[in-house]
Amino acid sequence: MSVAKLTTYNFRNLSSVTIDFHPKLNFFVGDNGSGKSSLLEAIFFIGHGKSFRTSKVEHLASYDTDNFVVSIKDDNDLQLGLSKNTASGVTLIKINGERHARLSELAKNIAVQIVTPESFKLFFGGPKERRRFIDLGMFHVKHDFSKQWREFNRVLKQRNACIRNALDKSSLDYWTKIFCQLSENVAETRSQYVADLVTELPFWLAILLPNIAAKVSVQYLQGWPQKKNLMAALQDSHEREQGFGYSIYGAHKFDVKFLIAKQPLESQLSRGQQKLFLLALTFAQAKLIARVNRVKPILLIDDVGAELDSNSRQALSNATSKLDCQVVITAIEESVLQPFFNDSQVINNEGSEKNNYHMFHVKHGVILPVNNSVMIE
Ligand SMILES: Nc1ncnc2c1ncn2[C@@H]1O[C@H](COP(=O)(O)OP(=O)(O)OP(=O)(O)O)[C@@H](O)[C@H]1O
Repeated sequence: MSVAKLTTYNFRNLSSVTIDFHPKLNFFVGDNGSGKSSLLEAIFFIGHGKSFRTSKVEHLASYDTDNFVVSIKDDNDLQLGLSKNTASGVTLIKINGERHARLSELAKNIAVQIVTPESFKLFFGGPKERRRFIDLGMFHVKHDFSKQWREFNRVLKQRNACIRNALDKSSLDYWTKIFCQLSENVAETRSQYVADLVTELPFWLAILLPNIAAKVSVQYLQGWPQKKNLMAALQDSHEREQGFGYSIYGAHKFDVKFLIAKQPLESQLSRGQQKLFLLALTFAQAKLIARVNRVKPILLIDDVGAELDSNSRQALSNATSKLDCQVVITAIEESVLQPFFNDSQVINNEGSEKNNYHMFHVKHGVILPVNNSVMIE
């Protein structure tokens, strides 16, 4: 799918807008504080039911309002809508006008990925960001994963309650046995997914970071000592677990390490290179999602000019043209988009050049199309 129209109402500083999207490339240009990230946040919100900037959903409603709406229509006229009343806490999820109870129903129809200037956290932050990144792909690529993961988390909670409440040994043994089995299943599915990602990655690194592509390696850490059986690891750490009050090993503790010449990536690459690496990783994931999923991913890139020089932006434009998905890019300065403009000129039937993208200016929350090919209602 690709977004054909996006409508927002009372969302952050955005005036109530309906925007017509290009199926491939869309650019939003505006000054600091104009509303570019808010627009990406609205698209992200439909795909994930949450923001990429705040865990407090009430922050998304425009000041002095307590109800906001985001809806999109895709290229097949499928309508996805999400509204939130922050006063009552009620969330309404609608697909083609019909109410649904689960956000995951929306996510089955749309796969949104985002790269922001803060996405560096993936490399130098704790494992939480990397887990989130990998599990986003897992959800879309391994269709039975959500069920497996829900079941795992249910058992994890039970096991943690046994540890916390120092329940009798037989209860803990019971839950530990199921926990180990589910951990091994989840770890197996994840390791297959990470292996697929690692296979796809070199193609994008060759475009975005050709000088380091050959030096990259990726390590998947399953969530307990690599060479140990989980049951044995848990038995050996029983006292430590009692001290912490939760399961210290298991599939929820997995991590992925990115290495350059066997050293941690964050100690080897500049910030610009880290951004390119992250883009390569995101493109690889988008490719995997597009391959198995009925929905094509939508890729959001916030502040494309940050950290990237003109050669890097040219490389990014090359990579984008090879990716079969919809891309939405924001920039503070129009000039940083030049490589994309150059690469997306097409010759129409009359033999003249035409822009194969849509471009918008964002000013004080108002979004206006730049050329006449885009309509705004
Ligand atoms: N709930 C809200 N209601 C109204 N306005 C808000 C709300 N939350 C944030 N804002 C304002 O919305 C404006 C747009 O913010 P946004 O982060 O989208 O800007 P941006 O164009 O991405 O800027 P930058 O280029 O600096 O990243 C900011 O001025 C911010 O103060």
